[in-house]
Amino acid sequence: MDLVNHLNDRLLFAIPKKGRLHQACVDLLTGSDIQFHRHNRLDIALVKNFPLALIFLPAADIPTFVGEGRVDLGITGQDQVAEHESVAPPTETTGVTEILNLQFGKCKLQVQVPEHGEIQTPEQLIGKNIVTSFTNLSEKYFKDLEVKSKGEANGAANQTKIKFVGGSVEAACALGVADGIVDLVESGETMRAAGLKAIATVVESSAVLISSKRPSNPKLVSIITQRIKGVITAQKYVLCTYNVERKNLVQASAITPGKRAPTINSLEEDGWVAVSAMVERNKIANVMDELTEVGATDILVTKLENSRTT
Ligand SMILES: Nc1ncnc2c1ncn2[C@@H]1O[C@H](COP(=O)(O)OP(=O)(O)OP(=O)(O)O)[C@@H](O)[C@H]1O
Ligand SMILES: O=P(O)(O)OC[C@H]1O[C@H](OP(=O)(O)OP(=O)(O)O)[C@H](O)[C@@H]1O
Repeated sequence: MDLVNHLNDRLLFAIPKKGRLHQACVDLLTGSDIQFHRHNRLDIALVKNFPLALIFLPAADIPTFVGEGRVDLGITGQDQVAEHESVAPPTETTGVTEILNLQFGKCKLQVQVPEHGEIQTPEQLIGKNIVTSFTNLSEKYFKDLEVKSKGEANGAANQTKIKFVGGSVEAACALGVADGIVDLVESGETMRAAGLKAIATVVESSAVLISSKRPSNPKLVSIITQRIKGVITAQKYVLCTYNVERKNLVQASAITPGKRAPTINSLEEDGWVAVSAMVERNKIANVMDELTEVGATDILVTKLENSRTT
């Protein structure tokens, strides 16, 4: 099938084709019931149940395609958006709008140097060699540092040299190509394994849903956004239900205030109520401990499959 000729009248949605964000994006689409079949090695997939086509692109290129309005929606990292915007500042009609923080792909773009070397501060890297995949953000970061430390670091000789490499940035110091690097850090494992330490943060990042300034079908953008938001919320929260004596309800409700308010039902047993409330998944263990302390019993936690909340 000639897929390209099937793209007219479809909203185009860019998804990272590989790397750290790819699988999480595919899971998000599946959870949102956006049905597609990607043929082997094809970078375009038509969506069966919406006038939508998925375009699989490198995460780094997505802000360019969406920013120029060629593609309507995209998922990429805030780091990639910032890298793009530092050479192509948004205008009224170009650039991207961040619609939703997707709460995955969290990492920091950090300045790193050899752990046991002489360099302890980013200022000491002024005039030296930096290797990175984020050349625009790094240029800007070191230009700002150069301006701030003008007194000590003056003139072209002291201009920091920024070199691009596409991957395995962490090897650059050991190979003698760089005095420092600017690279992403999540757990810090890659950095530590390469004998490096972080001395400054350039930007913090998370995966985001972005749109062009004038998407071709704003109504569909809104539907897709709501669906994705439902999945993200369902992943962030669990449903906690428990029984508690009415006299302890005020304390228990303060522990589980819910998103709007907890739901409270009377029990057949006099003086007791059943409570259900959404609780942030990463807080649930503490919440259960606290509920037990105020006398709650039969505490059950249920995973949410999907949601529509405000
Ligand atoms: N270790 C990490 N933890 C969390 N998010 C990350 C991590 N590394 C990268 N990311 C996010 O994923 C985005 C894409 O990075 P990644 O290195 O996976 O891309 P890629 O270069 O397209 O893939 P590959 O590394 O396979 O060539 C980054 O811009 C960042 O937002
Ligand atoms: O702090 P950590 O949890 O170790 O993650 C950081 C590493 O993850 C990313 O690279 P990735 O493994 O995606 O491969 P790449 O170097 O080819 O981009 C990033 O560029 C770091 O190297």
